[in-house]
Amino acid sequence: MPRLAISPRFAEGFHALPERICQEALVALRRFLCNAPTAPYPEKVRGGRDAKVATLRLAEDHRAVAVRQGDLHWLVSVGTDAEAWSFARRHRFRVNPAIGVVETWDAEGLERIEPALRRAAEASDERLFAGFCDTDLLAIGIDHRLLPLLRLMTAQYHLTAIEPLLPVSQYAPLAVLAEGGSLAAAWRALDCCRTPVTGEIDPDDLAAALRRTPGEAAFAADPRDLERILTLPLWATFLHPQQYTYATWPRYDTPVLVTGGAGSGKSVTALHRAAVLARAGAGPVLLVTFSQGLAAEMSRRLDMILGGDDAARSRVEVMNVDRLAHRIVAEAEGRPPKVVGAADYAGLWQEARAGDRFGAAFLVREWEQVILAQDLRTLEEYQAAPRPGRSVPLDADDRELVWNAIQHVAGRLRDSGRRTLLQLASDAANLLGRAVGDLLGEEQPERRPYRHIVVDEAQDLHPAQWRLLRAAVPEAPNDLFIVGDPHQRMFDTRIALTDIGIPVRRFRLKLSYRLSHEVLSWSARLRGGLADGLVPSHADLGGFRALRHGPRPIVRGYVSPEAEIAGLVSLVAEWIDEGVPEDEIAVTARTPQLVATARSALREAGITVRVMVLHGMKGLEFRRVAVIGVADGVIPAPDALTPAEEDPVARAHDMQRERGLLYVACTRASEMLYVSYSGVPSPFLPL
Ligand SMILES: Nc1ncnc2c1ncn2[C@@H]1O[C@H](COP(=O)(O)OP(=O)(O)OP(=O)(O)O)[C@@H](O)[C@H]1O
Repeated sequence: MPRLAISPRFAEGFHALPERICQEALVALRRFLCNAPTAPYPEKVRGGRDAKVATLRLAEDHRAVAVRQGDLHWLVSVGTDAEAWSFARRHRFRVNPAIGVVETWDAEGLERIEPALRRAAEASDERLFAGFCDTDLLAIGIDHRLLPLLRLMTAQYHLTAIEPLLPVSQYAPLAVLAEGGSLAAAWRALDCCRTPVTGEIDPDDLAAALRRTPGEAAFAADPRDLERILTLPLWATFLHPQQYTYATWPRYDTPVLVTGGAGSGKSVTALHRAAVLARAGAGPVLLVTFSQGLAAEMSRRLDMILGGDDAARSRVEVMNVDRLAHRIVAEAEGRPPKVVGAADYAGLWQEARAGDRFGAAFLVREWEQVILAQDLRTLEEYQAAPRPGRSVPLDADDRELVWNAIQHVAGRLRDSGRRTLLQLASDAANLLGRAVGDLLGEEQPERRPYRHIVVDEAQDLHPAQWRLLRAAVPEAPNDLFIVGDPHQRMFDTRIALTDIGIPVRRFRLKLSYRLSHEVLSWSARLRGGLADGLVPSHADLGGFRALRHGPRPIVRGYVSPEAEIAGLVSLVAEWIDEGVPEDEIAVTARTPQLVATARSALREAGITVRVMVLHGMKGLEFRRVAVIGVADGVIPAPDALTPAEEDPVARAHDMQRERGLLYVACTRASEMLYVSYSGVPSPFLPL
């Protein structure tokens, strides 16, 4: 019986076929898989560069390109007859002898570039890879057929020019060497291309190599598998090597933190980790994300990954941490807790008095960032506690004054039977602690609500929420799998996990799958180089890169807010005329007023795209994004900034948070980013 493996390029091409052709092609593939008499048969490619390549006719004027070995057929592309024949002739396929993964080569493209490189070589004595002999290059898996071209290269841009023609497992180590890196560094670059799937490497064994390259091949054992692979979005089936490694690692002995820049596939990795743990069946899995909206989206995506495996799906709950806290408290107290509304909460702080020096904003921060963060319960504990991130020094008298003012608010809340969400998290953590007792050293996983917790968007969780998550899962292998990006922090939760008793092993995702190089490098300048949170030291964006190029972000200044809105409406209308669906376009602004103005102007023009405040953009993705009102006096929002004379450090943190908001909004755009302002541009804009 023939065996079928599907590549993501094939699946992507299949999604793009007209509906009628898709149906016909699916029937043909089913027949092929079942070896039916009317199944398509492999047709040899005349003039091709790889004898293993054949095509299969799937539908009228359409065919697949397959790489064959024995009964194994790896489908690598699909298209019209002309497209398929051209792809089949142009490419060759190989197993990398150093790391055993499959490689796709644009052999014709490389042949075409040779004369230009030869001319460059004649004009210069420099050689890009002069420092490395052939044996060195072959040892890191470089194909001997590439060596003559490499020997012609005189400058780094020659290598960059052929990047699209090379498999990443060739380009990545060569790029390191071209930048002056060592062979050891080139080997490290190869780590991004390999997975932990082991076994002896045999360059002639295509099936084993495909198993070692799960991002390039999914095996379809039967027609059901085939249909699943071809109908689901690519991320549900094909994981990139690093994602695959982190998501499927059988046993982590400590909690794990995976960081990565915007669009690096953290949520996809978290989803697959949850699925892997659920399939393993060691106990209930909780997948936590930031908001209820994101939880609903993650739940929908998990359904796709675990589709058909009802037992595994039933082991995973998806929710946000506030809902978890609410549920635990409600169950323990026998009724749903009351949460204080934002307006009432702000009113209570206005009542609180602690002399002239400490205003409402100062007191709220002191409560949330020092007292609730460390779960301080008495004045004595508060007197002795460190106050990380707080720059205004407090002596013992000040602390007593501040403590009493805060206790006034806490008392008012208690008397009215209401709590804040952070108090709820803190109470839930304490309830769980009590329920399991102080069983020091005694492991009773079954007494915790979950066996595994997977956390997405971790950068904004408060220490009280971390205590809750820690208490909800036993300290055991594979307990906490955390993904987040310190650069996308939107709230004041600047903690290092190690400091709150979650010592993590850290991994990094280094490629953005969402952003083009142009949007990524522009947005990185918005962000400033550094961010803190989750990890103790600063995490920079260095080494984080995009895989593809796209249009540069458009930044447009207008003379008035009215002109800016008119500009927005005509731009979005143009996008729609170009065929971009409305639900793949988002418009966003810092203030609710601007959002309302933009929404009604767009509605008047008959346009119903998503319009939301910057905060709402977290975790989402759109093809095209318009960020409006990026003007001085709007972003950073003046009323979100602590006055410098009151607390300069708090002000610097506020500024960083506002930058983070803009950065998050701009990095939602997978295809095109538009940024506008009227009057003076925001100081954050890299103009
Ligand atoms: N293995 C994959 N195959 C195909 N597409 C992928 C893969 N992994 C991620 N993507 C796509 O890349 C984009 C970003 O993925 P994801 O949302 O997981 O990134 P993220 O790091 O969580 O982003 P952010 O932190 O900016 O919200 C999405 O469009 C996702 O579908």
